[in-house]
Amino acid sequence: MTSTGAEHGASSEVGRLQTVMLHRPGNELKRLTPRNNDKLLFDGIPWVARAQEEHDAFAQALRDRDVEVLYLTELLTETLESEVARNHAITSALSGLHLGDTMRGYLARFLREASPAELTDYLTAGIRNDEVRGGFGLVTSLLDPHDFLVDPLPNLLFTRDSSVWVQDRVAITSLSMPARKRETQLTELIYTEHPRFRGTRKIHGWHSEYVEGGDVLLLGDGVIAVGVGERTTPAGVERLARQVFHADLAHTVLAVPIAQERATMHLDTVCTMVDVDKIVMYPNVADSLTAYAVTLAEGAESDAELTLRVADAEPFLVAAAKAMQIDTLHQIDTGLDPVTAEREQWDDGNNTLALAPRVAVAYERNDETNARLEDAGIEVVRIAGSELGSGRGGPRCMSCPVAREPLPA
Ligand SMILES: NC(=O)NCCC[C@H](N)C(=O)O
Repeated sequence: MTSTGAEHGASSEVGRLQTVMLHRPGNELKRLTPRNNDKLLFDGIPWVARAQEEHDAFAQALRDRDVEVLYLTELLTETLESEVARNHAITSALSGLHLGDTMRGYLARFLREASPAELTDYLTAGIRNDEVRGGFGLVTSLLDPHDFLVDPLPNLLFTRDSSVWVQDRVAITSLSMPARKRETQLTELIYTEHPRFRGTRKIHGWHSEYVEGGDVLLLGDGVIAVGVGERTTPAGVERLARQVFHADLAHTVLAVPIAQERATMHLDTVCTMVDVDKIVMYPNVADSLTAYAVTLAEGAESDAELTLRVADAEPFLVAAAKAMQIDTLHQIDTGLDPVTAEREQWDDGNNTLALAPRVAVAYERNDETNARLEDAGIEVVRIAGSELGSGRGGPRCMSCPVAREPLPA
């Protein structure tokens, strides 16, 4: 089942969703405790069985709409059948650890003996000191039995952030928070070594300046908005712009400053596209959101040598409509009072996943936002998210579109 990757890709946020990559919550969530949840970027301790039920219902809602659901861990286990991929995965997982030679040597052997499925579990749920038998040395003795030797990755749930398809290429992102950095070792491995994706051309990379997928919105063919705030840096958006221009994947990148706060960690926490010319937006930022349009002034042999043109900041909706060459990008005004708006934004009311133009998945709990979306003619596919939401991410955050139908020209 080797492919060139040509059947994968996305050029908008709203073209009919054909294939999506999700991560069903697993053992990595069982690692969260009140002592580590802040560092691991969760706001609470989820009830894992219920989170799995909620996630299964989310996946089923997508399948009911003919969306092919791929699971990250299944892809990873299939990838790890290959000796090359296994060696690569083990080397990269161990390279960032400061555990000394005795423990590193022991862990290398321990991981090499694991089956592909076990290795997937170790790489995603992590390994605690008391879970390894052997390797007894100074490090084993002095670390707390419950310390992690390999950290768990509970935020794998948010597959949106660790890779983004732009046309027929996949951008391996560069995650800024220490708790998430290792995620892109796994997505890079899948897109490089899994037979389904072999041959897919890549851009960006985990070694590049910080760009997180939740900040990247494909507003329309050739127009990409990128939030710049707590996660994606100004240098990150510049690097991505250079790469998409060099590869001819876009003509305009809109750099959109957002507040550097947890509540607005990514652009998709304040706005998401629900139709070709409609965006749902957190009302408390709607009037102040701006964008700097970045275009190509002059080409060059390498992306680093391109000359970029940066326009003055304009209101986001104005800059977006200009770049998209439409009269108006309509903001769906949820019309909520600031307190209700703030509550529903926190619970990812604006973080919708479009399945097609005017059809979007949203958390059921955000009654008011969902009612306003329906008033605006959007079909809302409601899902439960009481447990899933404890990681502060909604349906868009929990999904990486791998293939969307192009929109009619
Ligand atoms: N695109 C998104 O907004 N993703 C949500 C990521 C939540 C995760 N707990 C994080 O803090 O990175």
